[in-house]
Amino acid sequence: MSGALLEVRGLSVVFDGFRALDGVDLTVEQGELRFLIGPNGAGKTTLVDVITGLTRPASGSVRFEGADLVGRKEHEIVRSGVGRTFQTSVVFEELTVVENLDLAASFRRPLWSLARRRRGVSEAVAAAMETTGLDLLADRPAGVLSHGQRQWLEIGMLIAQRPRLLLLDEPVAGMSAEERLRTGELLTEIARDHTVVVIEHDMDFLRRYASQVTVLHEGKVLVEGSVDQVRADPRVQEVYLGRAEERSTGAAAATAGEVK
Ligand SMILES: Nc1ncnc2c1ncn2[C@@H]1O[C@H](COP(=O)(O)OP(=O)(O)OP(=O)(O)O)[C@@H](O)[C@H]1O
Repeated sequence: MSGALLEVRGLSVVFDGFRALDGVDLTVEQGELRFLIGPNGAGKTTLVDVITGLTRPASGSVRFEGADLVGRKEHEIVRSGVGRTFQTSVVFEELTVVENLDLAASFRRPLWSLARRRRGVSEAVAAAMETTGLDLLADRPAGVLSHGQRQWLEIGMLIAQRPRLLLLDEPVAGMSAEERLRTGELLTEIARDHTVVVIEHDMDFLRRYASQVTVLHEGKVLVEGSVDQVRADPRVQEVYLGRAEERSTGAAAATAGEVK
């Protein structure tokens, strides 16, 4: 299928007079794996917050499958097929992996069916376990999972809700090299039958797994394009290197000419 799944137009968000987003346009096509990058404070999380109904924009529209999401409640947006992860964990530590997934999947089920003890796991939960590779850990309490496994569980909990658009906020933050590799593979796999937007800072990760990248800076879209186009763009280099130079006078400046 082709066509725009998400269309953000002229989006502005103002916090106490400060413009966190300033006229952002973003189009994500059906089936895309889009990376959203930008320095700290660029407005990435704010954009996701507006799409998911957590923050009200001062102006602009967010169309998902043609319908405007602005003004809708968070749970209505989830039900309409938009799922997100947060930078902070939302798993229940005492519940097992499969129970967490089941709970996440249950939001579409009527209340009475939640009280009834069901045999086996639903198709959505089984599929989420298989995709994330968590089947072997199904009966472990979430509290004993490693950082990486916990992130995969959160992604699995999203998939179990069968969203058509997934918004992932820094999924590889704090992960080991091996966990990053596995997460990259997982995102690629998920993107085969979902539309995925990933906020990510890690350039190495982007080089490996990103195709289309949108760069935000000071609340505006600075550049959009392939990873190579974005990395080669002098405006992007300036934004990232400018920051690097502020932090370090020596080593970072020596990398001039390339976005790391
Ligand atoms: N609730 C809020 N009230 C006031 N200012 C806010 C609020 N949320 C975000 N901001 C400000 O808006 C700007 C954009 O923040 P946002 O978290 O969207 O940036 P980001 O690109 O996600 O950054 P990071 O990479 O650090 O997570 C920042 O200057 C931030 O301080």
